[in-house]
Amino acid sequence: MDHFHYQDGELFAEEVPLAAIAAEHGTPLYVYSRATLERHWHAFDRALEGHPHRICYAVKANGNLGVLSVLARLGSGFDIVSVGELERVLAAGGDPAKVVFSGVGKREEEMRRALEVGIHCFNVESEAELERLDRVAGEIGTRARISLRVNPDVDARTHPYISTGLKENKFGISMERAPEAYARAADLAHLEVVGVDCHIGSQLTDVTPFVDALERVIGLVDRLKSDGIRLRHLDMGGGLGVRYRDETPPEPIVHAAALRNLLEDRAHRDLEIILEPGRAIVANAGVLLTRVEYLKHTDHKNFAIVDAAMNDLLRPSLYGAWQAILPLRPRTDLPLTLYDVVGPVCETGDFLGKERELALAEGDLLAVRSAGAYGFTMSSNYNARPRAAEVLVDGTATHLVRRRERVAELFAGESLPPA
Ligand SMILES: Cc1ncc(COP(=O)(O)O)c(C=O)c1O
Ligand SMILES: N[C@@H](CCCC[NH3+])C(=O)O
Repeated sequence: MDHFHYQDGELFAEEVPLAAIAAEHGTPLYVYSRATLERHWHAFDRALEGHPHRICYAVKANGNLGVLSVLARLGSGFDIVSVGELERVLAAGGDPAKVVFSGVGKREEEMRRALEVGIHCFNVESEAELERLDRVAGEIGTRARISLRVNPDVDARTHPYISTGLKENKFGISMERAPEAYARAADLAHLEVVGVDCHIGSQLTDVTPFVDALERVIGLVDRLKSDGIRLRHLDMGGGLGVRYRDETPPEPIVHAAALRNLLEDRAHRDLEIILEPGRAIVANAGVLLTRVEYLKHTDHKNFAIVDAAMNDLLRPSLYGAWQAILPLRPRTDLPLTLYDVVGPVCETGDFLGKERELALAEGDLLAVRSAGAYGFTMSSNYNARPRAAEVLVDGTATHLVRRRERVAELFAGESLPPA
């Protein structure tokens, strides 16, 4: 069941008409469905039932405290890439013992905080990071659990900006250097080697690259075992794609089955599987609501100028991403017309969708679908635009989980230089 659906000529989120939410909270506005979030999280958890596993939701996809708290209450773990994300997880009631810390550029103070709260594991991305983490852990008299992020050099066949598992990408340690890096890690007094990690890219619509990567990672696990280094977990990262338009990504159950298939022999069945899904949990659990400010007809084009822009939702501008744009109340009194749906930002690249067939009048409300992932988290204050509010729908209830930013907050930390 899709929790965003039309009923009596209106688009609903669960049991609430989206137009009512827009009327109460204004636009642009992000709206999330709790039921969808929970369904998607359970789909991953159930897909790995019977094999030791942990779902560590990737906070970067959507770090709203309301969203994180829904997942924390399900018992989710979290994949973070900064101390800011760690503080969000803690503020939302997440368990630090279920946190994994990824990212190529961890600062010392970020390591320190993560060690203090006792995170589960650092996904270390370079030899230099190993040395630094060992030193920082030593300074505070503890040991850091680590896995090495390896770069299996497989083509994820996704947008080049979000492909991470190729030799030329900045992520991870090459397969060739990994055994040596593990040997070094095992020698360092303040590190405890517990796993291996790999994340090959995002919005993957086929299981083959995951399987290719896992085969290589298992080869490494076996090699390390013969070197006397036994791993407890294998983290395959995130990356499972979603349907934005006509993609047919595998369901979590199919993705998990392909991975389990390679891990259910005697040598590997005790190896805990960690997954770090972001997009597949939140993308289709959210929409961005926007209002039509003006309709502008030129000799070449029709523009629907709306109150959301690239600063609110960057994906169309940055990746040329296509996301569905739906009217909250489809009209039959006006002809369908091809519109470029654009925002007020002063950039030609500021669009939410191009050549969309819509019947529109000024003041109409639209929903950009699949906006729950990499929507708000990639938003900015460009053009001094305050960030949108966020609402979580739960059945018939709506909760404002972040109020709209106030204009004065945009320059609150600034000061005038002396005359
Ligand atoms: C290390 C890591 N884990 C997890 C994710 C989440 O990816 P996705 O949202 O595609 O599931 C990402 C982003 O691609 C990532 O870089
Ligand atoms: N920001 C990207 C995904 C990046 C994945 C981060 N590792 C998107 O919107 O599709």
